[in-house]
Amino acid sequence: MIETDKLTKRYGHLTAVDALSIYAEPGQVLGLLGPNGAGKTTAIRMIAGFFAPTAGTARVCGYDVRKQPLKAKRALGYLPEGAPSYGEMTVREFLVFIMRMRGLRSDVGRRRFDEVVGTLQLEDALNVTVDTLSKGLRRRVGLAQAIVHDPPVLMLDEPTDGLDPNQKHTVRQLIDAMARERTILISTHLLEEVHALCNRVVIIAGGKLRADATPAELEARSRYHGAVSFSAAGSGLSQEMLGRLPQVAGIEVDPLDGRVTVFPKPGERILEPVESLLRQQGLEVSEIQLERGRLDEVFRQITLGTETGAQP
Ligand SMILES: Nc1ncnc2c1ncn2[C@@H]1O[C@H](COP(=O)(O)OP(=O)(O)OP(=O)(O)O)[C@@H](O)[C@H]1O
Repeated sequence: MIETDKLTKRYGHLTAVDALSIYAEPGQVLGLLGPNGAGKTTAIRMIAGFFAPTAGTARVCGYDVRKQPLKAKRALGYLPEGAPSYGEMTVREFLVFIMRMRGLRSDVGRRRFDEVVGTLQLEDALNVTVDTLSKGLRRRVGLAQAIVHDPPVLMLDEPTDGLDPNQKHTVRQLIDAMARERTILISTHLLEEVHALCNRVVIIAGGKLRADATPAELEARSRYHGAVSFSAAGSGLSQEMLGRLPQVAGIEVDPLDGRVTVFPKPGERILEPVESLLRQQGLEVSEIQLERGRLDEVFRQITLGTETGAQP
């Protein structure tokens, strides 16, 4: 598991991470979200033991990362932002070096090496120097070094950054498969990644915790939660009638594609009355959809006006 208690990092007058307390347990993929400069990387580096906190504590599998750094590091696989270091080594040399550093026995090491190289499709890159790899391959090598010792806790900073859609899919499947027995924290800008991977989300902004919830709970905060949207040619008259339904709070029409969104009053369910009115009107409706809510809108609500140092 990962646990932080009032974790804080100050740079002079700037509080980059401000009394952050988060918790993630095995089976969880916790998404760490926040706008640029929110403090995500600083928080992750403190949990990984790379930076000393100004105050507060971080634990990995119960080990305090300052007091028991070796035990904490052994339990952790960490994919930092950007490219792996030791860029002058070949991929093979780099992975063997990492396995030795982490104290893997040679028989276990050989098996893990083959597994990880196969899973991340690195066979053709083994004799290539890390610095000369494409961005996507470098990211996969970074992931390989994070998982090669089969750690119970993984922290991945922007894991699919720089990958093409096929590679993104492969890496997400890999994370999903690893998640069952492990604790995984991923930092991401991509809200689609939250849907694809995370069962819990922490949003930070200005260094502070702003939300800690499941994706569905966050979606329920969106004004689109429970709205019904549809496309239909010549729906002008029906829109007026929909607006008069007692459960309906308002209607919006997308100026670009003409898609109509009908918003419910608080606590009302409107799919059935909207569908039945449209049926009565005999409209050819395509793609009628009950909206779960939009994470991008909730993310904006939560984070706007919360630049570093600002008060909530
Ligand atoms: N070494 C440093 N010295 C001074 N300020 C720093 C240092 N490192 C980070 N900061 C500041 O701390 C704040 C948090 O930065 P951090 O990189 O943790 O944010 P982030 O959420 O990871 O951003 P991004 O999404 O852009 O990577 C920012 O205002 C940043 O400028």
